[in-house]
Amino acid sequence: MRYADIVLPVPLPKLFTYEVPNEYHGTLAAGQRVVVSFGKKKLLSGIIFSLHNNKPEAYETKPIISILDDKPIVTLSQLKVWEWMADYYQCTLGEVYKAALPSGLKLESETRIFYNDEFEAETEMPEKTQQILDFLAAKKYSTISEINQFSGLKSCHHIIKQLIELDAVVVNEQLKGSWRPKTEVFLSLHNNVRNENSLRDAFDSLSRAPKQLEVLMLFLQSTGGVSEAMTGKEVLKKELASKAVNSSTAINELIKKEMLVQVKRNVDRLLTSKIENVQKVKTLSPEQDSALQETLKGFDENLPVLLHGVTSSGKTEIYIHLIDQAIKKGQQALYLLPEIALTTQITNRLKAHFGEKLGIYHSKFSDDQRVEVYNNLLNNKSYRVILGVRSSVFLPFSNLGLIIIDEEHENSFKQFDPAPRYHARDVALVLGQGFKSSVLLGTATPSIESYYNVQNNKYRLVELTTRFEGMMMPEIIVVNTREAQRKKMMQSHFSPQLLEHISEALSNKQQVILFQNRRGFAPFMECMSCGWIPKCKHCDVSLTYHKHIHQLICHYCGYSSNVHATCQACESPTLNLKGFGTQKIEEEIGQIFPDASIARMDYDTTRSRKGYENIISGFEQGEYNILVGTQMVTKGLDFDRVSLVGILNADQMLNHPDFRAFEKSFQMMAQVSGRAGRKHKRGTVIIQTSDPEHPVIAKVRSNNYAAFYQEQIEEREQFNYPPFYRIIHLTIKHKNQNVTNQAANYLAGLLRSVFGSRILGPQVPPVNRIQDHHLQRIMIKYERKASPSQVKKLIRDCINQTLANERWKYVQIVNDVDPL
Ligand SMILES: Nc1ncnc2c1ncn2[C@@H]1O[C@H](COP(=O)(O)OP(=O)(O)OP(=O)(O)O)[C@@H](O)[C@H]1O
Ligand SMILES: [Zn+2]
Repeated sequence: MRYADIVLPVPLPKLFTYEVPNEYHGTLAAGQRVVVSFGKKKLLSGIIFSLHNNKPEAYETKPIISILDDKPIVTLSQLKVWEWMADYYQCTLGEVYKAALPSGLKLESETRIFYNDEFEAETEMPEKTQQILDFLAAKKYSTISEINQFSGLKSCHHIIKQLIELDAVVVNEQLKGSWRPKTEVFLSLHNNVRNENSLRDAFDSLSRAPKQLEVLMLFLQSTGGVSEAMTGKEVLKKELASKAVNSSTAINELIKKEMLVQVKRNVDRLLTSKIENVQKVKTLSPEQDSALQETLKGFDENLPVLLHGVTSSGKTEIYIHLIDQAIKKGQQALYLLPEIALTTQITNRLKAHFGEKLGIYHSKFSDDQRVEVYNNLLNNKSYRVILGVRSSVFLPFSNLGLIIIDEEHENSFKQFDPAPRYHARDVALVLGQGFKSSVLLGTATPSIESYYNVQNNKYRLVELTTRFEGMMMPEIIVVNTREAQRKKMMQSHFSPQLLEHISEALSNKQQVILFQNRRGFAPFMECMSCGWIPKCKHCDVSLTYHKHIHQLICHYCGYSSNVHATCQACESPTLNLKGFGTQKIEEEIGQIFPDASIARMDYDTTRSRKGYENIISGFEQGEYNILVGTQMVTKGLDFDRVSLVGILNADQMLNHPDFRAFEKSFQMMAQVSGRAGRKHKRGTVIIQTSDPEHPVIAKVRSNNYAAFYQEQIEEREQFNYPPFYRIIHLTIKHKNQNVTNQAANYLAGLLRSVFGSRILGPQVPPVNRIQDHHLQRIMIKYERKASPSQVKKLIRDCINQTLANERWKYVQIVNDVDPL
């Protein structure tokens, strides 16, 4: 008997084994999708992980019900990465599978299947298929499990899969995209009439059908003439139809009479904007060129390279050269970015050089666009370079020669929720090992971890110390807000120096970026009489005031509440807004500079892909004078006319209670400063702080990364933090606070008996209740030289022992490896 271990989309620690029915012996392979029954009557689609002859001892196996693919849709190298991730990040393969594939490829029983109104069947369908389609047409959409019920089939997966391929139905969020239709119908001359005699006969036979004759003539015209038509040249059906009124019937008659044939064809909708004039890559400056050569040397030594280049030194141009070389060698390249906000500009820069070879992959694209990119790579079609955010490490590469991790220091490479809580930079390094790819990490502000790897000869360092064309780094002015406040010189949140520089920039027709790392209008409201602060009902956080909707919103769970006129505690009418967010800055700066046009870029204004594009291209084209934004405006963006950057409140970042706070603050300030004065003229940066002597600010000012690193690394060593130690967070969650606390104490006790003082906590995390669950956190800090897999196994044992306890059966324990 043959058996298959199947990855299922359920959080089970182990893979389940199923029997391979006889008829499939020898035809199955790892990576194919199958349908199996699970539990009492659930049907699931899963991925074959491996095939073997070992009958499991603990349970009776069931057979695989059906097979969805005739060839694998997940490659062996992908499965290897999945396995590594599940092990390293302590999650299940099922969780990795869920994260790795776009919905259109998963078909889970709760997956919603939508009827496609535009669908026209070309051939008759089998009865069952037609029944299901009619059912969907009537209901508009349904889930796989409902369709199973309706059809009386044990599993409808294979029919749904066919219907998806026919484009008769679409899955889930696919409807979100506005890119339909994705198939087009083409007409060509039928083989029967592809010679002069039979074509003449055809014309004769149409003498009493003038409309059809007219359409056939129009068709021949559209192909460019009879001889072109004879070669089988195609015309778009809808284009032909548009050339004469009421022509559809005539067209269909011509098809029936076997004078025309129609084919339906997928048009790759990501390619619709064809780039005709692909530009040659830019010539590198001597300094850039030597950085490129150094990089290649590092690749030759099989080491990842850390490209540490100051902002606007032209790192992106070096990446483009490397991608160009990889493509010329017939390899694929992956260009990873931490955030969608960045993809807009980089997309344009890459498209100019790589045209149709560029594929883009991120969550602001609809699911079917993602499926298209996935399939394009799987079938080794046009894409040679993929630009994407963290989930693009899951794509089915076959010949990945180059990986670029841009802004490698960025936190947003790490996924927080749900599992797998992976860091895309680290996964990319593993991916690169599998393919023996060259890996380049690029940034103006390396993470402490990566720079430490350089010091330890794990990475090779390449430096670019000057800006392109010798532009000077911006002048940094530190403004003491405490003093300005004391002298009553602050105008709301702006110091006189900042306002002066803004007004100068505006009158010079230059642009300004104002950075405030908080969205919304005001972070919270407070009663001036009793100190009461409105908080979220479900989370232990204060609500943020959003002005446009005049509502208080929880940034953790989205809960919103009306704004009350009086305090809910003491009933005094003395509720006041405290603090400030991007929305408030936008409003206030608009009042001070009424003639300036202002854009705001934060989570709230960038819900859609167009949201980003409009703001960024509007700012690029000078529609706006001032851009107010959160960390989204800090990195990677390349604008020509920004002469001034204002950091409104550096203290907020510096005072964050976290061992990485200084690192993050340095990076954020250096990055946002880097947006100033990139072309033409030296820029200015104004940092507002109540602590101008702060050592981190001093290092941002002198642009002294090395000194900053030195200080940080010593501290990390002294206090046993990464990179010297590794950290794992366990978060214990339950609706009942006592249960949470007891389980956390018990687990911490178990862990202490194994790890001793390496265990810290349990402690309530900074936000101790989220969505009605009470939280406790245990931190495990262990030496870098200890074996991570051994440590994780011991932790798992302790967790299992805790959860085995009847009282804590419903406690959730979330494992976060290398938390940020
Ligand atoms: N060799 C070159 N030829 C022409 N233009 C260049 C060249 N190198 C850089 N530039 C231009 O200089 C600007 C800054 O370069 P780029 O955006 O690549 O810098 P970067 O190092 O990636 O910056 P950041 O770290 O801020 O993202 C861009 O507009 C870029 O097109
Ligand atoms: Zn909440």
